[in-house]
Amino acid sequence: MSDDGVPVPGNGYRKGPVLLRRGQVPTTTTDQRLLAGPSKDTDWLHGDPWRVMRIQSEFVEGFGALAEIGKAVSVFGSARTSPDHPDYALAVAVGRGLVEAGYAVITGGGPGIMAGANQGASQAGGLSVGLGIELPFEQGFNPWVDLAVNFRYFFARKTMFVKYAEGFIVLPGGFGTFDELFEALTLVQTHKVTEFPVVLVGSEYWQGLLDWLRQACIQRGMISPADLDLITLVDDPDEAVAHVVERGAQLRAAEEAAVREAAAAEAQAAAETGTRGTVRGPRTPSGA
Ligand SMILES: C/C(=C\CNc1ncnc2c1ncn2[C@@H]1O[C@H](COP(=O)(O)O)[C@@H](O)[C@H]1O)CO
Repeated sequence: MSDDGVPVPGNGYRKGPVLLRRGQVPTTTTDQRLLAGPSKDTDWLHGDPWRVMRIQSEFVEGFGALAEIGKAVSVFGSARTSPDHPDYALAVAVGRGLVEAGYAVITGGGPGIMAGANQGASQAGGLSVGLGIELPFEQGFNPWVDLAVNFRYFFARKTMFVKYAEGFIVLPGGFGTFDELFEALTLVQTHKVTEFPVVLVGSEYWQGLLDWLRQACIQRGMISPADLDLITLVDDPDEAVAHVVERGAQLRAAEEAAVREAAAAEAQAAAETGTRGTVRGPRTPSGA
């Protein structure tokens, strides 16, 4: 029990509405226990309440580091792509193109496609961000990351990819890439976030997935045909960037128009209610 209470001379010890007497009065204060030497019992370090504090601190640190990066796009793709693979060159071109279009580039900070996109961004003189993840095998950031934040928890890191990006560009990758792609699509599909552009780069790799989504998923009613419109497939890195810029602008304009319409409808409803109120609304107490 907390002992943040007040001794009441001759009348026990008060903690808010609680009055403690005799054996219930604590013998030490919170400060005494906090400042006492290290305890041998460290179970609390591994308990959920302490974990929650660590999770909270990941959000605080992440928000603090990224809040002022400006316009950004998240780029995803395989951690295993070697620098001599054509997909790596594609990633470099995407990173460079995004910077030239005025965006910072956010990746997972690891090797492969992530390194390619960071390389393109950094070499083009833009902001190259890496959101790393603590893994059982030591990894480190790729050398092209200029602003790095490391996360213990995948879910905190994934929040940052969405919160600080105006679009996702996804190059060929495996489970990690699929996870990032489908999380974005689910967030938009369920209207948990406002729609943002999601571009797949590399039809040779992604076309099979899109065919399966169309043939298996739509046909069996697992997704609707409109859900597929959330994804754009291109081969050219410049096209990927152009789509993020143009579709992003369209979506923002639509969002702003929707907000204006909602405000106008609300104002009109308020005006109509006011009018009705004077004509046949309930009488005020003074008029009763
Ligand atoms: C497996 C290897 C390295 C792992 N290192 C990673 N570092 C940072 N981010 C990673 C890493 N692995 C996966 N990710 C995230 O998932 C996506 C790539 O996953 P995939 O399964 O390789 O497609 C990527 O976008 C990251 O955000 C090998 O050296």
